[in-house]
Amino acid sequence: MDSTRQGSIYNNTSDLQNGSYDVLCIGSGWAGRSLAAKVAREGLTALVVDEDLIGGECPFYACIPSKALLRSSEALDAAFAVDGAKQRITNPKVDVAAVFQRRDMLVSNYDDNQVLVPMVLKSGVDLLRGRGKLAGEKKVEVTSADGKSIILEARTAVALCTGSSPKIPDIPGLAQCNPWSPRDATGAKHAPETLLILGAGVAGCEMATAYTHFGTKVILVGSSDRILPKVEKKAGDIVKQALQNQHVEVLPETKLTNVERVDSDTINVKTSTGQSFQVSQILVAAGRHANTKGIGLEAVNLPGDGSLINVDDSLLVQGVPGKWLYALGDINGRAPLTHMCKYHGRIAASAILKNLGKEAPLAHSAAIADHHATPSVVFTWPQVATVGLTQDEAARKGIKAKFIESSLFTVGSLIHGIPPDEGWASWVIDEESQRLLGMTLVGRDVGEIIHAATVAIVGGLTLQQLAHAIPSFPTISEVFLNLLESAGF
Ligand SMILES: Cc1cc2nc3c(=O)[nH]c(=O)nc-3n(C[C@H](O)[C@H](O)[C@H](O)COP(=O)(O)OP(=O)(O)OC[C@H]3O[C@@H](n4cnc5c(N)ncnc54)[C@H](O)[C@@H]3O)c2cc1C
Ligand SMILES: NC(=O)c1ccc[n+]([C@@H]2O[C@H](COP(=O)([O-])OP(=O)(O)OC[C@H]3O[C@@H](n4cnc5c(N)ncnc54)[C@H](O)[C@@H]3O)[C@@H](O)[C@H]2O)c1
Repeated sequence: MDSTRQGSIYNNTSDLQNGSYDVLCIGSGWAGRSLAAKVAREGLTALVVDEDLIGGECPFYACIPSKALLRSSEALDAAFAVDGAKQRITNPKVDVAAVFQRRDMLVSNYDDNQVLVPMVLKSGVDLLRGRGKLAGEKKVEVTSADGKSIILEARTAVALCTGSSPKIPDIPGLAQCNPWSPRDATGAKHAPETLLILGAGVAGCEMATAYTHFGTKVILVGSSDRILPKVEKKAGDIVKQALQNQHVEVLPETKLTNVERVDSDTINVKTSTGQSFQVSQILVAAGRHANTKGIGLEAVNLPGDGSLINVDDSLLVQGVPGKWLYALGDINGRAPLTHMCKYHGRIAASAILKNLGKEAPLAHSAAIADHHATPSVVFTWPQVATVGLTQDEAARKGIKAKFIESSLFTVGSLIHGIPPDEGWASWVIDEESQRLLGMTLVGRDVGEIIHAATVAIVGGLTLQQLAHAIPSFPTISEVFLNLLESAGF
């Protein structure tokens, strides 16, 4: 196959002309379609199967709409922070209807034919709409909307890329009250009067930020003693205070004990701390389980019970002989983030090509970054940008590490309109080797500068080497100098 080939889309299994491909992917999220595009570029044939919109969660239901809901208030706030711009703002509140309209535009009005399908076809990959499941070694059964099924054969590999779904905690009355999932929150047509968010992790904190700026009264309930429990404690504390300043009621160490829908706009809620609330809607953002049910895992003697699929560093499914079954993206739980799904696509493509004795574009066909260099940005106000290990994670790995902190304040941050006392930065440094192991940044727009630390960690840079990596003046990146100074350089 030549790499400029245009793919074809089949809406039903009976339209398919060829039942045999080099690589078959179940799921068209970033994991599935990046793997398929990479192998197609190297001359293999690839088919991606999806039962929902082509593109998966990120472009329609997760990253893109959630960031769209956050951006307008953030832009307004940034202008509000700078005199000269501030005086021109006649209304400090966003136009919520216009925010939803912009969201609809950014998700192509939930029509995958506008951007996603053409993008995949352009990469030389074929698409089939339908539900896929494993049907034995290198076999995938697909059932399309017309009810007809077909068994497809993979000559080389099958990739399970079916993503994840929200967990609904077992709380009396919760499931019956028809709560919002993150999809409902990112796709809403209007802002509810009161929104109780269950789960103070990434999705919960981001949606709390978005909706409080739409004028919704938000109550954020988290079971752990801190919000954003996976980031450095201080970063979570700063975001908690910021959310409270933005009128969000934050309830850590709290669980819901009873939920009861009264009518279409009223839900009564009781908490483990004895509080009662009457809210218009509940959003459940309490983590996710892997989409492993009903995808035929029994055919390869694996449980299809919602647990994560165990893979090795080349993303080969463990316990299945023959090096043909891969699992990429959220389904393996290694780093459930869009950029890491894209990375998994590149890694698995390299592993597949290497197994075929072909030259692979990547030097490594092992997802080593999953273990020590995963970046992540929480798009709250302020943002929390992280990469690598936190101090707790370093300790759990038995690494003797030193923790260095500084303020975010630089001339660049001042010019940006960030108050001098806002923001924070930290490094985790390996005491022995002096290498950078982790970085956390808290502040406006810091998501744009964390990549410098990712490069430093992947490159194995030491403090001594970082001292020669000079950030430009006057930029927020000069926070790297603050940290160097705190480290004694
Ligand atoms: C609210 C929210 C916001 C987020 N924001 C960010 C962000 O800002 N940045 C970031 O990096 N990450 C973000 N994430 C995480 C990110 O969305 C996921 O990590 C990513 O989308 C997972 O991609 P995937 O390819 O593994 O699966 P998915 O994108 O979930 O794709 C799986 C696909 O498989 C299909 N499928 C499932 N079963 C079958 C079957 N049997 N047959 C056929 N098709 C099937 C589904 O229809 C779906 O299209 C966010 C998540 C949420 C919930
Ligand atoms: N900006 C981003 O990159 C971004 C944004 C949103 C989501 N995501 C990804 O999507 C995935 C899902 O996000 P999430 O926020 O749902 O998961 P999460 O694991 O980040 O947070 C879930 C939170 O819910 C809490 N929780 C669980 N059960 C609870 C209960 N019964 N009562 C109260 N609290 C409870 C947990 O303690 C945890 O803090 C994550 O992998 C996340 O990385 C990423």
